[in-house]
Amino acid sequence: MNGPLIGCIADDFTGATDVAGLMRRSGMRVVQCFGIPQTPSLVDGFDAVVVALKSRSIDADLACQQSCDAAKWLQSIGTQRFFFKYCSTFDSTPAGNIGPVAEALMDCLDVPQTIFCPSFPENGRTVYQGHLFVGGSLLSESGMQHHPLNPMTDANLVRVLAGQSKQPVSLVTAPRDGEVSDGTFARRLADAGPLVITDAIDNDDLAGIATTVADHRLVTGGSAIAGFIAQVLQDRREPTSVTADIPIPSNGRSAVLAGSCSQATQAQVQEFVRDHPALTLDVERACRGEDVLGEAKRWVDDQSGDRPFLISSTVDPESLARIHAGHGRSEAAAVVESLLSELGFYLVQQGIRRLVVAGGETSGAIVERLGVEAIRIGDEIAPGVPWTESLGSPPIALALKSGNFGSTTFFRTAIGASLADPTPQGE
Ligand SMILES: Nc1ncnc2c1ncn2[C@@H]1O[C@H](COP(=O)(O)OP(=O)(O)O)[C@@H](O)[C@H]1O
Ligand SMILES: O=C(O)[C@@H](O)C(=O)COP(=O)(O)O
Repeated sequence: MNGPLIGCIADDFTGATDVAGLMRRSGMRVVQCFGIPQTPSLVDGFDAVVVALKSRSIDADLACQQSCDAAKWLQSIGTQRFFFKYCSTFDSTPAGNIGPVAEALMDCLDVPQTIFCPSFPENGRTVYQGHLFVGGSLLSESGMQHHPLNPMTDANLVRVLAGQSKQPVSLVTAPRDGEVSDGTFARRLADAGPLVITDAIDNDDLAGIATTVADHRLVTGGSAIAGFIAQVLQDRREPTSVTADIPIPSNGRSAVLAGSCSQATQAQVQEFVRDHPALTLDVERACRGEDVLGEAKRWVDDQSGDRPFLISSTVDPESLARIHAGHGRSEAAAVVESLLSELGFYLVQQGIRRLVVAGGETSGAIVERLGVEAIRIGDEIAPGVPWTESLGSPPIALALKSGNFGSTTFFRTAIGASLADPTPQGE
């Protein structure tokens, strides 16, 4: 059977789009499915298949089960190489799910060893002597120590992974000059234990590691190493089998839905609303049962012409803390996800065909409400955030952005708007 060159299992939806986008850089045709697709023929003809799960913060046993089911489905379509994608900030807790899922996949794919390579230098994530840095800071001092679901209070990945795994964890430093070509790096890896954290501080390190592990049956990490593995696999193919560009339609009205409260998304919202119509959802009123959805729909109806607009629930940390104290963290999140997903559905009903979504959970809620089964991957807007298009009718262009990704002008860049486009608000 001619299966895909590589099959990925990703632990969240925007993380999946991130790895899909990085592999797409190599020229591979990449498809992303939300869970195991009901219509398997959707993935026919693609070089890389990404199964997006929402398994990052669920019970570890369930995450293992879902990941192994995805691996078995990928095997059933002829996949030989597998990649387990998790966050480049190694988002996990002592209960998992990175260690347990990796070990479950090793069991189910009969693999004795795998590497763990979260490094994503382009987005400031590097690993040195087993310690994960975000920008210039240790992971544990980067803000990630305050993450609501998986606070990362230790930057030592050997210790973090050991705390959530059954088998021993070792560290392999990045390949030095000549160590890839003369096989020394491969021998260093082979001599390491079953679970190996690999240092990588730049793309040269990642390229060397990818050359060595491209034919390993199971590799785990962030999106960057998967991108380099894809490049190794593409470089081996006949030029004619390397795919041409897959354009994502640029026509159709655009809207931005932001449900992330990350620092990056807050800055992106503030930047975009300077000269675009924008609605901030009143989450406290929505939590009290008031008809914020109906009001938002009427606001959408009032927007004129083809002008892009933004709807967000994004608030600063103080307001978020107040909402959590008053209404409960998960209860408020559920209200917001329901509001934004219903609005996403309404926007598509109203003819909007290009949606930019900020936030992993938010993207999950919207994609599920739209009933999207799979998307094909186009060019990146920013590292780790490609334009995609839903496979189904009508095709919808979707940009699903991890909360922390993208520069301040991300929304503007995504929809192709210039700074003064078209008329500053209030004029
Ligand atoms: N104003 C708000 N009050 C309470 N919860 C909110 C608010 N805005 C967003 N949320 C919730 O915060 C979570 C943000 O997570 P997510 O969408 O994954 O973003 P990120 O990628 O930044 O983690 C979602 O569950 C969302 O519903
Ligand atoms: O690897 C990464 O950093 C991202 O792909 C990712 O997984 C980010 O997570 P969310 O911001 O929670 O979507």
